[in-house]
Amino acid sequence: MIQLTNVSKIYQNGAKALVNVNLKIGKGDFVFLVGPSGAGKSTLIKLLYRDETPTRGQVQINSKNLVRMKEREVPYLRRSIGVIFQDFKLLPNKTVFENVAFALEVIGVAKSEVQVRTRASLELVGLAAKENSFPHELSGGEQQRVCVARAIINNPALLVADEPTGNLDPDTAWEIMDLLYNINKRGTTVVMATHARAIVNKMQKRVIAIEDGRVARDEEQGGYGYDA
Ligand SMILES: Nc1ncnc2c1ncn2[C@@H]1O[C@H](COP(=O)(O)OP(=O)(O)OP(=O)(O)O)[C@@H](O)[C@H]1O
Repeated sequence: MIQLTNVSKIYQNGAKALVNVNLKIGKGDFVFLVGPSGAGKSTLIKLLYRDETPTRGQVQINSKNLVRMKEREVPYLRRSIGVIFQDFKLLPNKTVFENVAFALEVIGVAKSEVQVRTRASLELVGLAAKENSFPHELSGGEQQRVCVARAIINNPALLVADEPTGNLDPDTAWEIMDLLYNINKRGTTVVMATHARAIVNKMQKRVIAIEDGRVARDEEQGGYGYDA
C-alpha cells in the first residue's frame, strides 16, 4: 500500500531529515515509527499525506505517485488518509459535532448524510453524549477522541498519527490506542510515530526505528528499543 523508494528529504535550511529511505508497508499493517528526537519521524509522516514532498525519491500510496501528483489532486488523496496529531488541532469555536462534520461538509457531502455519519463516528469513539460541547470543555483524552472521529469519518485506507498520545496520561493514552487498534482491525492501515515505550512494547506490532534520517531497524512484533 505504501512504498518509499530511495527517499531523501533535505529542508531548505540544509537539515537532512531523511536519507535514502526504502520502505514497504502493506494494507492493514500497524506500524510504529520510533527513534530519537529529530530523527525524521514527523517528516516521514508528512510525506505520507503530502504535507511535504521528498527532495529525492518516490512516495507511492496505493500505486499513486505522491511526488508527481498535481496540487489539485491532493484534496482527493487526503480524503483517503486520516491524520491525528499530538496537539489535537480542533477548531476552538466549533462544537465536537461541528468539528467532525466539517470534514464532510468541505467535500460537499449532503447535510442528511453528514448528520448520520458524524453521529456514527462519534458513537464509535464513545463521545456521542458530548457532541454539543466545545473542545475547551473536554479532557485531553476526549479531545483526542474527537480527532480520531474526525480522522476516520471518510473510512480512510490509511491513518497516520504523529505522537497521538504525547499529551495524554498513560490510562488515557491506552484508550486512544484501543481505538486505533480497533480501527486497524477493521482494515485501516495505521502508521504511528511515537516515544511511548510502554505502548510499543505491549502492542508487539511492526517497529521501524529511524535514526539520523535512516531506517536503523525494522522488526515485525518489535519493541521500543531505547532507554528511558
Ligand atoms: N520545516 C522544517 N524546516 C527545516 N528543518 C526541519 C523542518 N522540519 C523538521 N526539520 C528538521 O529535520 C530533522 C527531522 O525532524 P523531524 O521533525 O522529522 O524529527 P522527529 O523524529 O519527528 O522528531 P521528534 O521525535 O522530536 O518529533 C530535524 O533535524 C529537524 O530539525
